Amino acid sequence: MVDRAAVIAAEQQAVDYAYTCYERRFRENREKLKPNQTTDSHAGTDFIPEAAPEILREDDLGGEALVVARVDVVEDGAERTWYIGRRLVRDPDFEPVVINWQSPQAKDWLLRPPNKAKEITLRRRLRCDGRTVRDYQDEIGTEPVKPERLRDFLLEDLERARDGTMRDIVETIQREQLLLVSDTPRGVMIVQGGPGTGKTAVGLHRISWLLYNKHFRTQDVLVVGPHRRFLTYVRDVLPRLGTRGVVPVETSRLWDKPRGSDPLPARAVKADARMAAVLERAVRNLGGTRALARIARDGKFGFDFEGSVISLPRTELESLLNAEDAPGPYLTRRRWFGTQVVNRLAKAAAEARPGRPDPRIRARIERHPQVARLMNVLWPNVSPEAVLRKLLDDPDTLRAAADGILTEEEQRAIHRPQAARMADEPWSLEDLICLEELRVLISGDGPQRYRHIVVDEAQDLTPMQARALARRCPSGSMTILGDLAQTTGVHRYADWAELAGLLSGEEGWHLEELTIGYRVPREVMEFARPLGAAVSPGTAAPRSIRPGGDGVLRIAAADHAERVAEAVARAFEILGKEAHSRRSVTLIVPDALAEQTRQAVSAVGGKRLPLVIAAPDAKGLEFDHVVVVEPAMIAQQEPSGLGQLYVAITRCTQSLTIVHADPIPAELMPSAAPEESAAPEEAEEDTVTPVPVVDADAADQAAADHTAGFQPFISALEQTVREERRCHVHEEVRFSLLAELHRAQLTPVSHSPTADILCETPAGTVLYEVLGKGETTYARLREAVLRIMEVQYAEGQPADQRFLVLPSAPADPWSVDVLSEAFDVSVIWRTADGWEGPQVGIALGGSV
Ligand SMILES: Nc1ncnc2c1ncn2[C@@H]1O[C@H](COP(=O)(O)OP(=O)(O)OP(=O)(O)O)[C@@H](O)[C@H]1O
Repeated sequence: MVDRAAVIAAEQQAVDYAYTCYERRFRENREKLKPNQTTDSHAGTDFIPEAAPEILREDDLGGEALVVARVDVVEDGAERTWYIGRRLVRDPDFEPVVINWQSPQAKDWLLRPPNKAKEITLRRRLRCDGRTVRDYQDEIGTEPVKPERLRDFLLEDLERARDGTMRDIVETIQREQLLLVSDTPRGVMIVQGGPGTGKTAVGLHRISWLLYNKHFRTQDVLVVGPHRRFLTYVRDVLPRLGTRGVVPVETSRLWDKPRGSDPLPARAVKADARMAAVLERAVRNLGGTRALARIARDGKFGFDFEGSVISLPRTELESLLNAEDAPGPYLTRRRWFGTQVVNRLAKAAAEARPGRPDPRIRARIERHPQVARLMNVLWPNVSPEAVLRKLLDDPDTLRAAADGILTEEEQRAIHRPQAARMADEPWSLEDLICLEELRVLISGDGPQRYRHIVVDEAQDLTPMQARALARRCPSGSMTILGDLAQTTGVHRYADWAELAGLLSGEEGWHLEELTIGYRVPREVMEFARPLGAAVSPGTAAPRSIRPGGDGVLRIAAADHAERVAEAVARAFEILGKEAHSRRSVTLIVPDALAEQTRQAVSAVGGKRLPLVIAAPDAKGLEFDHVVVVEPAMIAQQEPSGLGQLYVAITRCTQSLTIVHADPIPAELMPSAAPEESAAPEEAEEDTVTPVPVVDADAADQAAADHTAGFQPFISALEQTVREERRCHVHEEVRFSLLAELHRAQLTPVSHSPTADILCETPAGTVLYEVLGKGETTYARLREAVLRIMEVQYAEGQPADQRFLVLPSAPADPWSVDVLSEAFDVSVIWRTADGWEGPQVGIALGGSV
């Protein structure tokens, strides 16, 4: 029988020694820095060991324990003891006393499953209050505890009151979390996890991990999140992990301060990735061949130059304008075009006046007002602001850029008469993101670049924001944290592939999942599950490890006049029961009831008041007890009420109370809702039938087994599809067809990462594979047929009809019949007036 007290006493000695060394280093460094070196940071860092900035702060552990684990390892035949903690600590001989949790060695030891850890003779988790060892658990050792008991440390940790103070999770970090924290930074890692699965915590520890292991320098990493909790978390907790200098940014702050805001329909359109195609075409529509008639009336452009007429044939100008291969952004191509025009005119001028060459003739032609006019008409010098202003203001300009990409209704939604002066334009956040996109198209000036980006609550990024982030990180190295079921933004992603397609670069992306819930009690999570599924059908809710108990979930009905008073009374009642704890109580309310609830809380008054939070502001927050008022009203809030409601009911660590007068939304209580049609007369408590707990483990495992083998194939396919979608002609054809299908009152799906378009039509499910510029030969079509077969395989079921969609008529006309007979794949192509092809009627939504 192990004498636990003796073990704790021995560990206490080791921990004391670690603190002695830790503090000695502070003392010594302080001495070394005296008297004037403290002011010279360079002199200081020359001789100070790593983590130099922390030497001047003795309290930077913020009261957290220095030592969290012990590992005994057999090295070269001898057993050696190591301690793992929040800092690297050395003894006076520079031998390590504590190694850092971020070090690869510590990671290896901490992650090793007991059956694969031959050289590890002991792995012991220490439970310390600061410098006092309180308890320990052996994961590997002579008397290993059962895994369930190892949870005790974690549960004890989770039981701490949520009083707003944020902590790291170094002591209790779980294997599935540490694996993600320490994953390679190549490509985009998407971490999907339900409420309270530790995504934010993982993101924070990952930043620390990446910087400690010198994958990046602090200034290479951009950390963005939409809410203050994450920003505060990063700012407050990272330094306690020894990671300094990371300045997180609120997502919207990546752009200037907006001067206005758009109504929701306009926001939705401007935030959509199709807007990028509209902007691209708007820039291409500037000047160009359509303006030629104005400048070259009689088949040529000419003017009197110093006594002789010089000219350029219209056909030549036309071919220069159409030289699509001229590289670079709009203004670079403008310069190229200008140079070509001036060269040709200079040659014409020289030919008109034979004799000695005149070296300055080019410069004089360049400055000639007629040349300036030509440039302004054919290739005007524009600013992003001018382009966007005209696009939004002028329906004709917008139509020319958006036809086939945005519906007429969508075009109307973003129409906005221009302000009297450019300086008065009420640029919204969405406009500012469009302006960034235009700036890149026009001048090539992009925003500051980073080598790694971390995004929290990424499900709320709009597609245009995602494009903007990808622009900031050309290497495509990102950590993306989010939960599709908690979407509250204007754009809802059907799956992560859609967002990943916008973010990722050459290194691709991979999806990881956190499946264990650490915040929300089991009963509450089960209650929330159907709502999460309604918001994002493909997303699994986490399995909560937090045991609930009596009173964890209460649903109280009240009449309309009383609902706020009832909710406030319940919040105070809970506060009363928690009078001797630091546990927090918060009312989460619909926007329309926020003021009334605040007043009701103030009217009751007292030393401790419950917090009142409007549902849209609850994202990312966590409280002990939560009272949610009138879920039906929250569910109806724009832009994504059900997402807001799911967030609201998954904030608590101890209990959830729901107070309602309107029926509870059917998505939340699928079976109970119909009975709740009438608001009861007086407050009464409903009984809640618990939802059966599904065996999430088995289901997750089966799904994982199924997809594991496919992953490389799917990734390669997605990569090819992404590349194809970079071709403007491809996208123009794709969006034209989409518009056609919408016109036929169908609902095509365009966001699949593998299928260009899928559409349910009267002829059944139709799969369209779009081809790009010049892809009309038989050889190319044959390859595309193979792609169609692969896409069908990836989508999991064959389509009823398959179409290749070409930008123009096939180069080998016989190929159409061959493909139809040999492979059962039809071909349609775009013409000047619409579409053609033997089965065009079916392709555009007709029946067989
Ligand atoms: N391994 C762990 N040990 C102790 N606490 C943990 C652990 N993992 C997560 N937690 C705690 O669980 C709570 C939820 O974590 P976090 O806020 O990171 O989750 P989330 O997935 O970002 O949630 P949401 O999506 O709802 O914002 C936090 O209090 C966090 O400290």
